[in-house]
Amino acid sequence: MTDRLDPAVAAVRKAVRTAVDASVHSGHLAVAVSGGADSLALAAAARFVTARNGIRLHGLIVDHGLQAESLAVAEKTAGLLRELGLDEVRVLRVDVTGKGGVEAAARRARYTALRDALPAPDALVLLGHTRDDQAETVLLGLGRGSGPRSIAGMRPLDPPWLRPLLDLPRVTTRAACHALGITPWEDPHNADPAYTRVRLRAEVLPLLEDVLHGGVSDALARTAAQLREDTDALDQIAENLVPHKGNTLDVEELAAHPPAIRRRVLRRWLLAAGVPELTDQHLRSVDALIGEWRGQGGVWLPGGLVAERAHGRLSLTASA
Ligand SMILES: Nc1ncnc2c1ncn2[C@@H]1O[C@H](COP(=O)(O)OP(=O)(O)OP(=O)(O)O)[C@@H](O)[C@H]1O
Repeated sequence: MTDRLDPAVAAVRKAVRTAVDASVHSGHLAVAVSGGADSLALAAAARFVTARNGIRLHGLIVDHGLQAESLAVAEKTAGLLRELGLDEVRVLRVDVTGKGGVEAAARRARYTALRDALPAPDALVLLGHTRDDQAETVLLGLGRGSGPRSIAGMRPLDPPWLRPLLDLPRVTTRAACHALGITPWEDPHNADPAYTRVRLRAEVLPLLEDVLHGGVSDALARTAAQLREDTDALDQIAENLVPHKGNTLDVEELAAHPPAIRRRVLRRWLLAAGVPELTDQHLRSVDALIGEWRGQGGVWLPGGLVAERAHGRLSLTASA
């Protein structure tokens, strides 16, 4: 493997080194590897960086068991990681069950398995999301009318997750693998037009690039970063207004804030009280107790709680 002068390898290493230097304070680091180009380039760069500062690098591969060849892909990927010299490599077998589509269930199972496999309580897990993934997430969110939380995209650091490649395009990880002599696995899903994301990638983004004369992924990633700054600021303001757990809310005080703040306060208040799976509809109904008050009754919430307004205060009680 001759990689010293390759610019793609250098770019991936630089991104990983910057992220590791800024955020890794543990002697252990994990890297989640699907076998695709992004996470293999990430793992190779992480090995290079951690070898220099004595951090133990753990490779984690999730086998969702959804395709006949999934175990073989996982074992082959494990072999590649061992060749790269990772300190420990584990294949995590998960059962994909539960609500929603298979994709969503697989994602839930994957993140749970990765969290459970953390090599130390303060260890982080590197993920190989690139700038293109970020751009696709933002564009999908815009097209679906999602809220700012979705359009703000993925965070570079969201413990235990660390995403060093969010500023790099996918072509760089492919080029890095090529330069290192690593053959990535091509997920057949990535070519299946039945998936919205695949069509967005293959049809929509190239057209947008053409119409806008390039730079679209970079621009969408910038939009996400700006929105993150704004939403973080609003979140911080709301955070300071949330009463301690179990306390009621003063309606007049809340009504003085714009909806963007008010709903954030309500969301935090309800989540802290243990309301599971809070939907936007629930939040709007509780908010209506403030903004559209006409003496309506309580709002029934998941988890057996009811939000009620009485004597100028909002309270939560267990439903009978
Ligand atoms: N089977 C897997 N085993 C281990 N890590 C994985 C696996 N699949 C994905 N990952 C990690 O997640 C990163 C993103 O992968 P991918 O883009 O396929 O995820 P996704 O399906 O878009 O879901 P999400 O964006 O929510 O992670 C990969 O670069 C890799 O780090």
